[in-house]
Amino acid sequence: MECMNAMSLRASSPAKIAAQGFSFQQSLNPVPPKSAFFRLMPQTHMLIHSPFKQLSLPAIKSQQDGSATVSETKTSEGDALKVKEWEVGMFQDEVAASQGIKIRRRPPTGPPLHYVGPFEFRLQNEGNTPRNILEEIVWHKDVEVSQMKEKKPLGMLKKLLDNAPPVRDFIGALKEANSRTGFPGLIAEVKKASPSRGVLREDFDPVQIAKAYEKGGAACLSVLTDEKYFQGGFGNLEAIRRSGVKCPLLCKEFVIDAWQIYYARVNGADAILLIAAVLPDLDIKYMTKICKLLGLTALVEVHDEREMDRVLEIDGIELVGINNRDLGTFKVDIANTKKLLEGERGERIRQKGITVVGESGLFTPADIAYVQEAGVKAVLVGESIVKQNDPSVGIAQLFGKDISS
Ligand SMILES: O=C(O)c1ccccc1NCC(=O)[C@H](O)[C@H](O)COP(=O)(O)O
Repeated sequence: MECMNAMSLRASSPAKIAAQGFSFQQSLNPVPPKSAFFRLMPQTHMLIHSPFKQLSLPAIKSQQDGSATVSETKTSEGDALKVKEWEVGMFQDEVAASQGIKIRRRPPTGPPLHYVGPFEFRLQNEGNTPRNILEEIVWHKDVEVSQMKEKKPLGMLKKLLDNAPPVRDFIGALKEANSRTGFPGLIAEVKKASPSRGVLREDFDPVQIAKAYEKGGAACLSVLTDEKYFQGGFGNLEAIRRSGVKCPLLCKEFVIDAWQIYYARVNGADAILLIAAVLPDLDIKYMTKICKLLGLTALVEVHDEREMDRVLEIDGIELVGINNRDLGTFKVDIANTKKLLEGERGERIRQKGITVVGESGLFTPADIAYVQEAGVKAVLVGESIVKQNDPSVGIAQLFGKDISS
């Protein structure tokens, strides 16, 4: 059964984007131009005026007799800019922390030096040690994306947009499947491995798995593109897209920079994941706008009430994923979906017309029925079907019946 309705194309042509009230040129340049004195901090999207000015930094010198003296020294302009960037980095972390985001976007500037008389020591487990896997992934992503941007600057990606395949309607495919089968639309995940479960499938052919998912009735696919922690890759996304699979594709990536959205689009994605545990509100707002301009669907993922409440305050969000897996501790509890859809919160979600996806830890028809009863219209499933010899059979087992027709 082909993924139906995926062929209703979303705006990706200039004319259609113009109809949404944006100029196509604007869509390619949603960010202010960079200049020597301005830095656009991708994470905060605030223009940081970094005037070059002399900054005096205290220098601590330990003396022979063990005492320490502080002397004022003049710093170079470069150092002044580094200090300013460091301060901005602090600002980013403060903004994130004020929104309940626990992870830090990049390692602090090294473990603090501690002077005690003539001795100097570094506190263990401070500074540059990630506190959980999500923080480790994001720190790694920060370096990885910087290197990728060097190789393929944004200007180059924008030129490639014209040759990108047309975008397909991700939410439309989920809704069509839901009304056709009476079950939540399935986002089937092409995932070889994960930090919590290790290697899930040794004989991993992403195109074969994608085709089996489509045959089994998946409405959309989620394709892991992170290499280091999930053994995925953008080559998988591109190969699945080129293989003729019709299901709309979610680029399952840890997005920390708007550049990644363009890169996902150029590689054939129809949707992109934005994680509230990683991105402050302003980032989510800005990146959701970029998705709209590129015709992509943004799947905004939450794990707890605070993240859900933050996302409900952001206009323009149409698709929210509730992850039953705590990405910090790996604990999985499908009751999390029910908890976040109850009471006023659930009512508000319905009033806003948001489509909800239940994610992680779904293995049986009872699990599907449970989250469906809680109010989801779609589910995102990886482990329980990717491990099956024939993933299309795995889908029928998961739903308790053949959902492919
Ligand atoms: O799965 C992990 O170990 C993991 C660790 C850190 C960040 C994300 C992680 N998983 C991504 C997902 O949320 C799952 O791949 C997806 O929801 C499917 O879950 P499942 O059906 O339980 O494989």
